Amino acid sequence: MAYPAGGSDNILLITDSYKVTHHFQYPDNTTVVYSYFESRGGKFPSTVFFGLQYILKRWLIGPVVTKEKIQEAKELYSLHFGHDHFNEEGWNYILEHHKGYLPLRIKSVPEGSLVPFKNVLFTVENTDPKCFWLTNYFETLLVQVWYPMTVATNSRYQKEIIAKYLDETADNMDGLPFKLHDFGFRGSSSVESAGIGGCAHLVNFMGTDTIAGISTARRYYGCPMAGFSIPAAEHSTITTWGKDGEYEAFKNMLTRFPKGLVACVSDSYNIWNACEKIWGEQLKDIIEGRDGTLVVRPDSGDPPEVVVKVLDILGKKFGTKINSKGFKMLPQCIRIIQGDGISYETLDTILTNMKKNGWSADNIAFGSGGALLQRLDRDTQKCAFKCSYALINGKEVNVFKQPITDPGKKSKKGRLTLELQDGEYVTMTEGTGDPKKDLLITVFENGKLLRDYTFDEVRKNAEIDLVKNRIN
Ligand SMILES: O=C1OCCC/C1=C\Nc1ccccc1
Repeated sequence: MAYPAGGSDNILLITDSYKVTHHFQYPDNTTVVYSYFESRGGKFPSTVFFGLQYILKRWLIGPVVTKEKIQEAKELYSLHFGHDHFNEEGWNYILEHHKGYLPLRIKSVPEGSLVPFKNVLFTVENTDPKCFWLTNYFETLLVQVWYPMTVATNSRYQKEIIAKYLDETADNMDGLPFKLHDFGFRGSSSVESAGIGGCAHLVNFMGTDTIAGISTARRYYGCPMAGFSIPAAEHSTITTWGKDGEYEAFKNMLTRFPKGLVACVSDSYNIWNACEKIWGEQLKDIIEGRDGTLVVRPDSGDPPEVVVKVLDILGKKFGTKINSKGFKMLPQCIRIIQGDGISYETLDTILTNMKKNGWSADNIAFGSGGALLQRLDRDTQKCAFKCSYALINGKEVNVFKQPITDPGKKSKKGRLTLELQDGEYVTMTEGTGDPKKDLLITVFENGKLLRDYTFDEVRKNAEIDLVKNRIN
Protein backbone atom coordinates (compact mmCIF):
# COMPACT_ATOMS: atom_id res chain seq x y z
CA MET A 1 0.00 0.00 0.00
CA ALA A 2 1.26 3.43 -0.78
CA TYR A 3 1.71 5.43 2.41
CA PRO A 4 0.46 9.05 2.15
CA ALA A 5 3.54 11.27 1.76
CA GLY A 6 4.37 12.24 5.34
CA GLY A 7 5.22 15.89 5.90
CA SER A 8 3.26 17.44 3.09
CA ASP A 9 1.66 20.22 5.09
CA ASN A 10 1.14 18.14 8.16
CA ILE A 11 2.68 20.57 10.62
CA LEU A 12 2.97 17.78 13.22
CA LEU A 13 5.62 16.23 10.98
CA ILE A 14 7.60 19.47 10.38
CA THR A 15 10.02 18.94 13.25
CA ASP A 16 13.03 16.88 14.33
CA SER A 17 12.28 13.38 15.53
CA TYR A 18 13.71 13.95 19.02
CA LYS A 19 11.28 16.79 19.60
CA VAL A 20 8.40 14.35 19.37
CA THR A 21 9.69 12.89 22.65
CA HIS A 22 10.39 16.21 24.42
CA HIS A 23 6.98 16.62 26.08
CA PHE A 24 8.12 13.86 28.46
CA GLN A 25 11.39 15.61 29.29
CA TYR A 26 10.53 18.95 30.92
CA PRO A 27 10.16 19.19 34.71
CA ASP A 28 6.68 18.41 36.07
CA ASN A 29 4.37 21.44 36.29
CA THR A 30 6.26 23.35 33.64
CA THR A 31 3.67 25.80 32.32
CA VAL A 32 5.73 28.22 30.21
CA VAL A 33 8.69 27.63 27.90
CA TYR A 34 10.03 30.87 26.38
CA SER A 35 12.74 30.80 23.72
CA TYR A 36 14.56 33.30 21.52
CA PHE A 37 16.42 33.43 18.22
CA GLU A 38 19.67 35.30 17.57
CA SER A 39 22.66 35.50 15.30
CA ARG A 40 25.65 34.85 17.59
CA GLY A 41 28.03 36.42 15.08
CA GLY A 42 29.63 35.12 11.92
CA LYS A 43 30.62 36.55 8.55
CA PHE A 44 28.79 39.85 8.77
CA PRO A 45 28.63 42.06 11.89
CA SER A 46 24.91 42.72 11.49
CA THR A 47 22.04 40.73 10.03
CA VAL A 48 19.10 41.80 7.87
CA PHE A 49 16.18 40.09 9.58
CA PHE A 50 13.90 38.74 6.86
CA GLY A 51 11.65 35.78 6.02
CA LEU A 52 9.81 34.95 9.26
CA GLN A 53 6.58 36.17 7.68
CA TYR A 54 7.00 33.63 4.88
CA ILE A 55 7.32 30.79 7.40
CA LEU A 56 4.36 31.97 9.48
CA LYS A 57 2.08 32.35 6.44
CA ARG A 58 3.28 29.16 4.74
CA TRP A 59 3.09 26.86 7.74
CA LEU A 60 1.77 28.21 11.05
CA ILE A 61 -1.26 30.44 10.68
CA GLY A 62 -4.84 29.12 10.75
CA PRO A 63 -6.29 25.86 12.06
CA VAL A 64 -3.20 23.80 11.21
CA VAL A 65 -4.00 20.93 13.61
CA THR A 66 -6.71 18.52 12.48
CA LYS A 67 -7.95 15.09 13.52
CA GLU A 68 -6.56 13.58 10.30
CA LYS A 69 -3.11 15.07 10.86
CA ILE A 70 -2.99 13.82 14.43
CA GLN A 71 -3.90 10.35 13.20
CA GLU A 72 -1.32 10.45 10.41
CA ALA A 73 1.38 11.62 12.82
CA LYS A 74 0.43 9.00 15.39
CA GLU A 75 0.82 6.24 12.80
CA LEU A 76 4.02 7.61 11.32
CA TYR A 77 5.74 8.16 14.68
CA SER A 78 4.70 4.74 15.91
CA LEU A 79 6.46 3.23 12.90
CA HIS A 80 9.37 5.69 13.21
CA PHE A 81 10.13 5.01 16.88
CA GLY A 82 8.75 1.50 17.17
CA HIS A 83 7.12 2.79 20.33
CA ASP A 84 4.28 5.16 21.21
CA HIS A 85 6.08 8.39 22.18
CA PHE A 86 3.74 10.68 20.27
CA ASN A 87 1.91 13.34 22.33
CA GLU A 88 -1.56 12.44 21.07
CA GLU A 89 -3.21 13.90 24.16
CA GLY A 90 -1.34 17.19 23.78
CA TRP A 91 -2.31 17.60 20.12
CA ASN A 92 -5.91 16.60 20.80
CA TYR A 93 -5.96 19.27 23.50
CA ILE A 94 -4.95 21.89 20.90
CA LEU A 95 -7.61 20.61 18.55
CA GLU A 96 -10.35 20.66 21.19
CA HIS A 97 -9.41 23.79 23.17
CA HIS A 98 -7.93 25.92 20.39
CA LYS A 99 -9.80 24.60 17.33
CA GLY A 100 -6.45 23.60 15.84
CA TYR A 101 -4.89 27.08 16.11
CA LEU A 102 -1.42 27.03 17.67
CA PRO A 103 -1.40 28.61 21.16
CA LEU A 104 1.90 30.43 20.67
CA ARG A 105 3.05 34.05 20.77
CA ILE A 106 5.87 35.10 18.48
CA LYS A 107 7.39 38.56 18.79
CA SER A 108 9.98 39.71 16.27
CA VAL A 109 12.03 42.69 15.18
CA PRO A 110 10.42 44.34 12.10
CA GLU A 111 11.27 42.54 8.86
CA GLY A 112 14.09 44.22 6.98
CA SER A 113 15.74 45.55 10.15
CA LEU A 114 19.55 45.47 10.25
CA VAL A 115 20.51 44.24 13.72
CA PRO A 116 24.03 43.72 15.12
CA PHE A 117 24.69 40.14 16.21
CA LYS A 118 23.99 38.86 19.72
CA ASN A 119 20.68 40.71 19.78
CA VAL A 120 17.34 38.97 20.15
CA LEU A 121 15.60 38.78 16.76
CA PHE A 122 12.44 36.95 17.77
CA THR A 123 10.93 35.19 20.80
CA VAL A 124 8.47 32.31 21.03
CA GLU A 125 6.34 31.33 24.02
CA ASN A 126 3.25 29.20 24.63
CA THR A 127 0.05 31.06 25.48
CA ASP A 128 -1.67 28.06 27.07
CA PRO A 129 0.03 26.60 30.18
CA LYS A 130 -0.84 23.10 29.07
CA CYS A 131 1.16 23.59 25.87
CA PHE A 132 4.62 24.28 27.35
CA TRP A 133 5.98 21.53 25.05
CA LEU A 134 4.84 23.37 21.89
CA THR A 135 7.27 26.33 22.02
CA ASN A 136 10.36 24.35 21.01
CA TYR A 137 8.50 21.92 18.79
CA PHE A 138 8.67 24.57 16.06
CA GLU A 139 12.29 25.51 16.57
CA THR A 140 13.15 23.31 13.59
CA LEU A 141 10.91 25.23 11.23
CA LEU A 142 11.46 28.70 12.68
CA VAL A 143 15.25 28.42 12.64
CA GLN A 144 15.02 27.94 8.86
CA VAL A 145 14.65 31.70 8.83
CA TRP A 146 18.47 31.58 8.84
CA TYR A 147 18.26 31.15 5.04
CA PRO A 148 16.29 34.23 3.90
CA MET A 149 18.00 36.26 6.61
CA THR A 150 21.48 35.24 5.48
CA VAL A 151 20.72 35.73 1.77
CA ALA A 152 19.31 39.20 2.53
CA THR A 153 22.38 39.99 4.62
CA ASN A 154 24.97 38.73 2.11
CA SER A 155 23.13 40.59 -0.67
CA ARG A 156 23.05 43.78 1.40
CA TYR A 157 26.74 43.82 2.15
CA GLN A 158 27.39 43.55 -1.59
CA LYS A 159 25.08 46.52 -2.07
CA GLU A 160 27.25 48.49 0.36
CA ILE A 161 30.39 47.63 -1.62
CA ILE A 162 28.82 48.71 -4.92
CA ALA A 163 27.44 51.88 -3.30
CA LYS A 164 30.93 52.79 -2.12
CA TYR A 165 32.38 52.54 -5.62
CA LEU A 166 29.46 54.40 -7.18
CA ASP A 167 29.96 57.13 -4.62
CA GLU A 168 33.64 57.35 -5.53
CA THR A 169 33.43 56.97 -9.32
CA ALA A 170 29.87 57.71 -10.57
CA ASP A 171 27.82 60.87 -11.03
CA ASN A 172 25.07 59.45 -8.79
CA MET A 173 23.68 56.33 -7.10
CA ASP A 174 20.59 56.07 -9.32
CA GLY A 175 21.65 52.76 -10.88
CA LEU A 176 22.32 51.00 -7.54
CA PRO A 177 19.06 48.99 -7.35
CA PHE A 178 19.93 47.22 -10.59
CA LYS A 179 23.62 46.59 -10.00
CA LEU A 180 23.36 43.04 -8.66
CA HIS A 181 21.10 40.70 -10.64
CA ASP A 182 19.99 37.33 -9.27
CA PHE A 183 21.27 34.49 -11.51
CA GLY A 184 20.75 31.88 -8.82
CA PHE A 185 17.58 29.93 -9.64
CA ARG A 186 19.29 26.87 -11.18
CA GLY A 187 21.94 26.75 -8.45
CA SER A 188 19.36 26.67 -5.67
CA SER A 189 18.59 23.44 -3.82
CA SER A 190 14.87 23.56 -4.74
CA VAL A 191 12.20 25.74 -6.32
CA GLU A 192 10.96 26.61 -2.80
CA SER A 193 14.41 27.71 -1.62
CA ALA A 194 14.96 29.70 -4.85
CA GLY A 195 11.68 31.45 -4.08
CA ILE A 196 12.71 32.26 -0.53
CA GLY A 197 16.29 33.27 -1.37
CA GLY A 198 15.25 35.08 -4.55
CA CYS A 199 12.77 37.12 -2.51
CA ALA A 200 15.41 37.84 0.12
CA HIS A 201 17.77 39.30 -2.50
CA LEU A 202 14.96 41.56 -3.72
CA VAL A 203 14.82 43.20 -0.30
CA ASN A 204 17.97 45.01 -1.43
CA PHE A 205 17.81 45.04 -5.23
CA MET A 206 15.36 45.26 -8.16
CA GLY A 207 17.03 43.00 -10.74
CA THR A 208 16.41 39.27 -10.90
CA ASP A 209 16.00 36.28 -13.22
CA THR A 210 14.73 34.11 -10.35
CA ILE A 211 11.02 34.15 -11.11
CA ALA A 212 10.30 32.05 -8.00
CA GLY A 213 11.46 35.03 -5.94
CA ILE A 214 8.94 37.25 -7.69
CA SER A 215 6.19 34.74 -6.90
CA THR A 216 7.17 34.58 -3.22
CA ALA A 217 7.09 38.37 -2.94
CA ARG A 218 3.65 38.40 -4.58
CA ARG A 219 2.19 35.70 -2.39
CA TYR A 220 3.77 36.39 0.99
CA TYR A 221 4.67 40.10 0.94
CA GLY A 222 1.87 41.60 -1.15
CA CYS A 223 4.21 42.84 -3.86
CA PRO A 224 2.82 42.46 -7.42
CA MET A 225 6.21 42.90 -9.08
CA ALA A 226 9.28 42.91 -6.84
CA GLY A 227 11.91 42.66 -9.56
CA PHE A 228 12.65 43.16 -13.23
CA SER A 229 14.74 41.73 -16.05
CA ILE A 230 15.52 42.31 -19.72
CA PRO A 231 15.84 40.33 -22.96
CA ALA A 232 19.15 38.47 -22.80
CA ALA A 233 20.99 35.81 -24.79
CA GLU A 234 22.36 32.57 -23.47
CA HIS A 235 25.11 30.55 -25.16
CA SER A 236 22.62 28.27 -26.98
CA THR A 237 20.92 31.19 -28.72
CA ILE A 238 24.31 32.37 -29.98
CA THR A 239 26.12 29.11 -30.69
CA THR A 240 23.21 27.59 -32.66
CA TRP A 241 24.16 30.11 -35.38
CA GLY A 242 27.54 28.37 -35.66
CA LYS A 243 31.08 29.60 -34.93
CA ASP A 244 30.99 31.70 -38.10
CA GLY A 245 27.50 32.97 -37.34
CA GLU A 246 28.20 35.04 -34.26
CA TYR A 247 27.78 38.30 -36.22
CA GLU A 248 24.36 37.12 -37.44
CA ALA A 249 23.41 36.01 -33.93
CA PHE A 250 24.44 39.35 -32.44
CA LYS A 251 22.71 41.32 -35.21
CA ASN A 252 19.57 39.26 -34.59
CA MET A 253 19.60 40.37 -30.93
CA LEU A 254 19.71 44.02 -32.00
CA THR A 255 16.96 43.68 -34.60
CA ARG A 256 14.62 41.41 -32.60
CA PHE A 257 14.95 43.77 -29.62
CA PRO A 258 15.25 47.16 -31.35
CA LYS A 259 14.56 49.25 -28.24
CA GLY A 260 15.61 49.36 -24.60
CA LEU A 261 18.09 47.17 -22.78
CA VAL A 262 19.26 43.95 -24.38
CA ALA A 263 22.06 41.75 -23.08
CA CYS A 264 24.26 39.48 -25.13
CA VAL A 265 26.69 36.89 -23.86
CA SER A 266 29.80 37.45 -25.98
CA ASP A 267 32.44 34.93 -24.92
CA SER A 268 31.26 31.87 -26.90
CA TYR A 269 34.46 31.81 -28.96
CA ASN A 270 36.56 34.95 -28.61
CA ILE A 271 35.28 37.85 -26.55
CA TRP A 272 38.11 40.13 -27.71
CA ASN A 273 37.11 39.60 -31.34
CA ALA A 274 33.41 39.97 -30.42
CA CYS A 275 34.04 43.36 -28.79
CA GLU A 276 36.66 44.63 -31.25
CA LYS A 277 35.25 43.46 -34.59
CA ILE A 278 31.58 42.57 -34.21
CA TRP A 279 30.25 45.04 -31.61
CA GLY A 280 33.03 47.60 -32.22
CA GLU A 281 32.98 47.65 -36.02
CA GLN A 282 30.39 45.54 -37.88
CA LEU A 283 27.44 46.45 -35.57
CA LYS A 284 28.78 49.75 -34.24
CA ASP A 285 26.41 51.96 -36.25
CA ILE A 286 23.32 49.94 -35.29
CA ILE A 287 24.32 50.11 -31.62
CA GLU A 288 24.97 53.85 -31.70
CA GLY A 289 21.74 54.51 -33.63
CA ARG A 290 19.60 52.25 -31.43
CA ASP A 291 17.05 53.65 -28.97
CA GLY A 292 18.41 51.66 -26.05
CA THR A 293 21.44 50.05 -24.48
CA LEU A 294 23.33 46.92 -25.50
CA VAL A 295 24.75 45.11 -22.47
CA VAL A 296 27.83 43.07 -23.42
CA ARG A 297 28.26 40.00 -21.20
CA PRO A 298 31.64 38.33 -20.73
CA ASP A 299 31.22 34.98 -18.99
CA SER A 300 34.71 33.52 -18.53
CA GLY A 301 38.27 34.38 -17.68
CA ASP A 302 39.59 36.17 -14.64
CA PRO A 303 36.85 38.72 -13.86
CA PRO A 304 38.95 41.75 -12.80
CA GLU A 305 41.14 41.46 -15.92
CA VAL A 306 38.41 40.52 -18.40
CA VAL A 307 36.12 43.35 -17.26
CA VAL A 308 38.80 46.02 -17.68
CA LYS A 309 40.00 44.60 -21.01
CA VAL A 310 36.41 44.54 -22.38
CA LEU A 311 35.86 48.11 -21.17
CA ASP A 312 39.14 49.25 -22.77
CA ILE A 313 38.20 47.72 -26.14
CA LEU A 314 34.64 49.11 -26.07
CA GLY A 315 35.94 52.47 -24.87
CA LYS A 316 38.38 52.64 -27.77
CA LYS A 317 35.64 51.80 -30.26
CA PHE A 318 32.67 53.74 -28.90
CA GLY A 319 34.53 56.56 -27.16
CA THR A 320 34.29 57.63 -23.53
CA LYS A 321 33.44 60.73 -21.54
CA ILE A 322 34.91 61.76 -18.19
CA ASN A 323 32.19 62.09 -15.55
CA SER A 324 31.93 64.47 -12.57
CA LYS A 325 34.18 62.22 -10.46
CA GLY A 326 36.88 62.09 -13.14
CA PHE A 327 36.19 58.54 -14.29
CA LYS A 328 35.51 57.18 -17.79
CA MET A 329 31.97 56.42 -18.92
CA LEU A 330 30.96 54.52 -22.06
CA PRO A 331 28.19 56.17 -24.15
CA GLN A 332 24.61 55.39 -23.01
CA CYS A 333 24.21 52.92 -25.92
CA ILE A 334 26.57 50.33 -24.42
CA ARG A 335 27.28 48.80 -21.00
CA ILE A 336 28.58 45.51 -19.61
CA ILE A 337 27.37 42.90 -17.15
CA GLN A 338 29.64 40.41 -15.38
CA GLY A 339 27.73 37.33 -14.24
CA ASP A 340 30.57 34.88 -13.70
CA GLY A 341 32.42 34.45 -10.41
CA ILE A 342 30.55 37.20 -8.56
CA SER A 343 30.35 37.07 -4.78
CA TYR A 344 30.88 39.27 -1.73
CA GLU A 345 34.54 38.25 -1.87
CA THR A 346 35.17 39.06 -5.55
CA LEU A 347 33.16 42.27 -6.08
CA ASP A 348 35.80 44.47 -4.55
CA THR A 349 38.62 43.02 -6.68
CA ILE A 350 36.69 43.80 -9.86
CA LEU A 351 35.57 47.28 -8.86
CA THR A 352 38.97 48.26 -7.54
CA ASN A 353 40.65 47.15 -10.78
CA MET A 354 38.12 49.19 -12.77
CA LYS A 355 38.83 52.21 -10.58
CA LYS A 356 42.58 51.76 -10.95
CA ASN A 357 42.10 51.83 -14.73
CA GLY A 358 39.94 54.95 -14.60
CA TRP A 359 36.58 53.27 -15.19
CA SER A 360 33.43 54.34 -13.36
CA ALA A 361 31.49 51.60 -11.57
CA ASP A 362 28.45 52.91 -13.43
CA ASN A 363 29.57 51.11 -16.61
CA ILE A 364 28.90 47.69 -15.11
CA ALA A 365 26.21 45.54 -13.52
CA PHE A 366 26.77 42.16 -11.89
CA GLY A 367 24.93 38.85 -11.90
CA SER A 368 25.40 36.39 -9.07
CA GLY A 369 24.08 32.85 -8.76
CA GLY A 370 25.33 30.17 -6.40
CA ALA A 371 27.15 32.61 -4.16
CA LEU A 372 23.99 34.69 -3.81
CA LEU A 373 21.43 31.99 -3.07
CA GLN A 374 23.25 28.83 -2.14
CA ARG A 375 26.81 29.18 -0.83
CA LEU A 376 25.58 29.98 2.69
CA ASP A 377 24.62 27.97 5.72
CA ARG A 378 23.17 28.40 9.21
CA ASP A 379 26.68 28.95 10.52
CA THR A 380 27.38 31.90 8.19
CA GLN A 381 25.59 34.10 10.73
CA LYS A 382 25.63 31.54 13.58
CA CYS A 383 21.87 31.44 13.96
CA ALA A 384 20.59 29.79 17.12
CA PHE A 385 17.35 29.28 19.01
CA LYS A 386 17.55 28.81 22.78
CA CYS A 387 15.21 28.62 25.75
CA SER A 388 15.91 31.50 28.14
CA TYR A 389 12.96 31.39 30.56
CA ALA A 390 10.44 28.95 32.01
CA LEU A 391 7.67 28.90 34.58
CA ILE A 392 7.86 25.79 36.71
CA ASN A 393 5.55 25.18 39.66
CA GLY A 394 4.58 28.84 39.32
CA LYS A 395 8.21 29.87 39.82
CA GLU A 396 10.08 31.96 37.23
CA VAL A 397 13.30 30.35 36.13
CA ASN A 398 16.05 32.00 34.07
CA VAL A 399 17.19 29.25 31.74
CA PHE A 400 20.57 29.25 30.04
CA LYS A 401 23.44 27.18 28.70
CA GLN A 402 27.08 28.08 29.25
CA PRO A 403 29.28 25.32 27.77
CA ILE A 404 32.68 25.18 29.40
CA THR A 405 33.86 23.98 26.02
CA ASP A 406 32.63 27.03 24.07
CA PRO A 407 31.91 30.35 25.79
CA GLY A 408 30.66 31.66 22.42
CA LYS A 409 27.67 29.36 22.78
CA LYS A 410 26.55 30.92 26.04
CA SER A 411 22.84 31.81 25.80
CA LYS A 412 20.85 34.75 27.17
CA LYS A 413 18.84 34.49 30.37
CA GLY A 414 15.23 35.34 31.14
CA ARG A 415 12.63 37.31 29.26
CA LEU A 416 14.16 39.57 26.64
CA THR A 417 13.37 42.92 25.06
CA LEU A 418 15.14 44.69 22.20
CA GLU A 419 15.56 48.40 22.85
CA LEU A 420 17.32 51.41 21.32
CA GLN A 421 19.85 53.12 23.57
CA ASP A 422 21.73 56.10 22.05
CA GLY A 423 20.75 54.90 18.62
CA GLU A 424 22.14 51.40 19.18
CA TYR A 425 20.21 48.17 19.58
CA VAL A 426 20.47 46.68 23.07
CA THR A 427 19.01 43.38 24.25
CA MET A 428 17.72 43.63 27.82
CA THR A 429 17.77 40.27 29.59
CA GLU A 430 16.31 38.70 32.74
CA GLY A 431 13.16 40.76 32.41
CA THR A 432 15.05 44.01 33.09
CA GLY A 433 13.72 45.58 29.86
CA ASP A 434 10.89 48.09 29.61
CA PRO A 435 8.00 46.46 27.69
CA LYS A 436 6.97 49.93 26.50
CA LYS A 437 10.36 50.34 24.81
CA ASP A 438 10.44 46.85 23.35
CA LEU A 439 11.05 46.92 19.59
CA LEU A 440 9.92 43.30 19.28
CA ILE A 441 6.44 43.24 17.76
CA THR A 442 3.89 40.48 18.31
CA VAL A 443 3.55 39.14 14.77
CA PHE A 444 1.81 35.85 15.60
CA GLU A 445 -0.57 34.93 18.39
CA ASN A 446 -2.82 31.87 18.74
CA GLY A 447 -2.63 31.03 15.06
CA LYS A 448 -3.31 34.51 13.80
CA LEU A 449 -0.89 36.83 11.96
CA LEU A 450 -1.04 40.15 13.81
CA ARG A 451 1.38 42.08 11.58
CA ASP A 452 1.56 41.66 7.83
CA TYR A 453 4.61 43.51 6.40
CA THR A 454 4.42 44.77 2.84
CA PHE A 455 7.55 44.38 0.76
CA ASP A 456 7.79 48.17 0.56
CA GLU A 457 7.95 48.34 4.36
CA VAL A 458 10.60 45.64 4.43
CA ARG A 459 12.67 47.45 1.79
CA LYS A 460 12.34 50.71 3.68
CA ASN A 461 13.54 49.08 6.88
CA ALA A 462 16.49 47.59 4.99
CA GLU A 463 17.56 50.75 3.14
CA ILE A 464 21.29 51.36 3.28
CA ASP A 465 22.45 54.66 4.68
CA LEU A 466 24.09 56.19 1.62
CA VAL A 467 25.47 59.10 3.64
CA LYS A 468 27.16 56.64 6.04
CA ASN A 469 28.69 54.90 3.05
CA ARG A 470 29.95 58.21 1.72
CA ILE A 471 31.78 58.97 4.97
CA ASN A 472 33.41 55.52 5.28
O1 LIG B 1 23.41 33.88 -17.26
C1 LIG B 1 22.42 33.61 -16.60
O2 LIG B 1 22.42 32.50 -15.85
C2 LIG B 1 21.34 32.11 -15.06
C3 LIG B 1 20.19 32.95 -15.00
C4 LIG B 1 20.11 34.15 -15.81
C5 LIG B 1 21.30 34.49 -16.61
C6 LIG B 1 21.38 35.67 -17.32
N1 LIG B 1 20.37 36.57 -17.30
C7 LIG B 1 20.55 37.90 -17.64
C8 LIG B 1 19.58 38.82 -17.28
C9 LIG B 1 19.74 40.17 -17.58
C10 LIG B 1 20.88 40.60 -18.22
C11 LIG B 1 21.87 39.68 -18.58
C12 LIG B 1 21.73 38.35 -18.29
